[in-house]
Amino acid sequence: MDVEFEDLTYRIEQKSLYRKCPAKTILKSVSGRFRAGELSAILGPSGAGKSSLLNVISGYVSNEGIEGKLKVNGQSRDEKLFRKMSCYIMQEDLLQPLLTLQEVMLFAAELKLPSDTPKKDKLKLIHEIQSMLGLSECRHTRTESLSGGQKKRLSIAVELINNPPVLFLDEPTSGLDNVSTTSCLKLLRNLAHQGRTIVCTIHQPSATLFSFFDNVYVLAVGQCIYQGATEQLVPFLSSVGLKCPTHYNPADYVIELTEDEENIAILSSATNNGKHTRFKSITQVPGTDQISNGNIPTRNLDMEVMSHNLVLSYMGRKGEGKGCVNMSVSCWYQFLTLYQRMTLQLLRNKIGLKIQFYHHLMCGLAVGIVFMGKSNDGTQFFNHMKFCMGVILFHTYTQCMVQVLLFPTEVKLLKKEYFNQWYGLRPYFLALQLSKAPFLIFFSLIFLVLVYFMSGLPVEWERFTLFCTVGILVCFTAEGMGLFIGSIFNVTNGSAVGPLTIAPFLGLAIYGFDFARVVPWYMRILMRLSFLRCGVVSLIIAVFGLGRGSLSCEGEVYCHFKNPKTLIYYLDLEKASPWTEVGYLVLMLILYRLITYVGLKRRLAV
Ligand SMILES: Nc1ncnc2c1ncn2[C@@H]1O[C@H](COP(=O)(O)OP(=O)(O)OP(=O)(O)O)[C@@H](O)[C@H]1O
Repeated sequence: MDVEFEDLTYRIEQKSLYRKCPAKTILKSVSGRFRAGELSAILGPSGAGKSSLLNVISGYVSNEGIEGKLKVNGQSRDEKLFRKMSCYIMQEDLLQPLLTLQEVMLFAAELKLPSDTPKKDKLKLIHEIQSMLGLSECRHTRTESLSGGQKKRLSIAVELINNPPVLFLDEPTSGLDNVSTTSCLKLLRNLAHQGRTIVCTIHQPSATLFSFFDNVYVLAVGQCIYQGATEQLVPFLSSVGLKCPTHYNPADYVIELTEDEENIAILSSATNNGKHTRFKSITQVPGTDQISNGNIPTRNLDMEVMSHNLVLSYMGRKGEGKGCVNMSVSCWYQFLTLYQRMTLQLLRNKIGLKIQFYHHLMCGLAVGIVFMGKSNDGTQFFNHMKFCMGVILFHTYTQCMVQVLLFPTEVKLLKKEYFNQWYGLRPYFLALQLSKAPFLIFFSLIFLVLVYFMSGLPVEWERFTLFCTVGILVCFTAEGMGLFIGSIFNVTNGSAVGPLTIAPFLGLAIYGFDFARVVPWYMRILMRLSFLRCGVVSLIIAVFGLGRGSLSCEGEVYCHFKNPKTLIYYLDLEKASPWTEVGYLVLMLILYRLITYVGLKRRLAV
């Protein structure tokens, strides 16, 4: 498949709080063509617009700032179809760190190949890709332990499973040493020569590495200053009077030329900003004649199985996975696979699990010791309030901050896999919620059971159930809030936004406890917005409501809160139903997840 673009302009709106900024033009009416069967490089100085061009032509960025025509084999392209036939491999190797290479590939095969493909075929395909990419020896190594080069090859390997005819790679050699860079480029060239269109951005390659590319597209300040065969670059430069010194790296030379604006003007006009295609390679890349006619390659690929999958994947299997992006696998199958992958990842995170276990255990013991036997003391009104507040606050901070710190990385992986059509957002989101749930309930119960019994609350089934239900629901709501913050902000900003967001909810939760019966109506409405308030109120009812008997008031002449009903009346909660508060918590739990889902959907659409 030939990927073409004509008069492509890309502008970015620059936002400023103080003044209106003019839009920045990053790509200036550039044209070009990347052919099937060729390894193409997008080259240029830093800030020239290489990544922007790659993002636009791959469809990774698609917004109103883009003008111009994007074509495939000379015809306007259908974005949805093109997404199915191409993949984008990012600079950062985003992989599940705790899974082995084989597991990562197997899950990718489950998601990308039709669900009725026999397991042995999937394994055979994986094995062949591993052999081709030199990954067989480390197939049982966890991805976190792979070398930089192996990670890069694995990033390519997982995308090759459904054999896309077009691959875009953003700086595939960044962070690799010379040997790994050479082997990575050799691999890409071999893959391209099997009939694929491979386009990558690259930073100042050495002369040897530069010669690996069949085709080069040079950008400077958003303009095309050369596009054509790599070996034609030097003759082209000579033809406009810019002779590359002998024994000088042509890639270095052309980048040095961009330091002078006059040179950029000369070169850009000589190539007609990418429209000229006369600098073709003298040597025909093997196996590309069939492709240039617009056919998807089949026979000239190395692997029979891969061409088989190509047909299965791209011919489409109507009805499966509707609304879930991937047509090869149903929503349900995507959910099951993702659920398994997420659960395995969670179980493998032994250190994370141990930290969570000891965190809940130690905090439960600490709170239990502080409030040891105090829940039965009628003289300690403020201690009762602190106890209920402490339980809710512990859950809120723990669950919210865990997500704020972990979810941004998860979102990056989601963006990559979603863009490459591995799965839809719905199955992903459902699997995300359900895979974490058992762990969250288990850890929360460790804390709740400890503080319930250590504080001396009556051993009554209904009271205990309400106490634990409220604690767990607050956990889920706080987790939802953390997911929402983590889906919008990176870790640094999220760590500040998280506690800042909890603070007003905390204020509303404790507001008016000492003048509960005269709280103004507008404050009552505001207090309803705080899920912490719902949690505290339900806990107070769980502790002192439900027909609780008299509290002990040893040694006191006057004991105002001997009868727990007095405390409930003092807090103006005599009409409050614990199950209504639980209902509010459930509502907020759903609301946070809904806004996270909508936020993610918007983020993925960019
Ligand atoms: N969101 C944005 N807002 C404002 N300017 C942007 C934005 N994204 C990119 N740019 C600008 O667009 C220009 C091209 O950026 P791009 O990342 O495409 O360059 P590049 O050639 O890939 O650079 P490098 O090799 O350093 O990665 C740069 O000047 C960059 O500052």
